[in-house]
Amino acid sequence: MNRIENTFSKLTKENRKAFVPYIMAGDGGLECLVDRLATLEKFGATAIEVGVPFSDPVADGPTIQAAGIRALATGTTLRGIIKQLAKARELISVPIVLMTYLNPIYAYGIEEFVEDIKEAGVDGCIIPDLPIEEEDIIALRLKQAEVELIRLVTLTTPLERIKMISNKGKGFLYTVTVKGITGTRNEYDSDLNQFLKNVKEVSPIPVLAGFGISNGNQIVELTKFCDGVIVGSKIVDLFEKNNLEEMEKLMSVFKKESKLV
Ligand SMILES: O=P(O)(O)OC[C@@H](O)[C@@H](O)c1c[nH]c2ccccc12
Repeated sequence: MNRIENTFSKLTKENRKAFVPYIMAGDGGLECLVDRLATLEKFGATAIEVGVPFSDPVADGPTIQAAGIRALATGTTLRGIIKQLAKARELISVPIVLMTYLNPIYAYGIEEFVEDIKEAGVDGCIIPDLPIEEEDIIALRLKQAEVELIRLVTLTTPLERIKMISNKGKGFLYTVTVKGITGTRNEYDSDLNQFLKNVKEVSPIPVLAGFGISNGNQIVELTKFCDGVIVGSKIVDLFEKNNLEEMEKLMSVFKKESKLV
């Protein structure tokens, strides 16, 4: 069983929700990646999404774009990231999900990429610009390597298609909660809760909500209708400000003694 499947089946049994932080690899210099991953594990991350900086990040808002530019400016490469992840794997046990656009994988070589991330102990991969209809170019290889392809659905994906997509994988389903790009926001579509409920009904795998989530109240509200959250821009911002105290508080949202932030 893959580490992601394992982690989520345990979570479901214990009736707990997932908190998956996103981090931009190479922001602050690639040498601090291992340390930051260890911090996120210590703060209770269920799994960690590690972003690969890319020059044309079509799904990203200003915070993550800026983090990507900073990371590229320090000379971060996909090869360098994978080396650091191999080091991290010796220290941390939470699942690692690599998030990259397709282009850097192409440039690396698909076969070699899958081999190397497997070897480094990466457990899953998110490729946001890879549509299901095209996924065969990499999906089978990932499957053979037991690296889960984490697929995305959005508010505009028809339910039939969500059913089909969620039946393909064994990891979790990434449900995009906005019609737009990454970045914190204060309000959601009024039909979001119902949408999450519908997705939960058809999906055989855990349903995680991501995009625009930045505070405890939002997280408590949303997880009434799904199995957990993914928080990107807010975590990136708190690392940049080196505000680990607030990060720890935010990530304690599911602990009984937590005070919402
Ligand atoms: O930053 P936000 O709004 O909290 O959204 C999560 C997100 O950052 C992370 O999952 C992510 C970053 N870049 C992406 C591109 C596509 C899909 C997902 C992502």
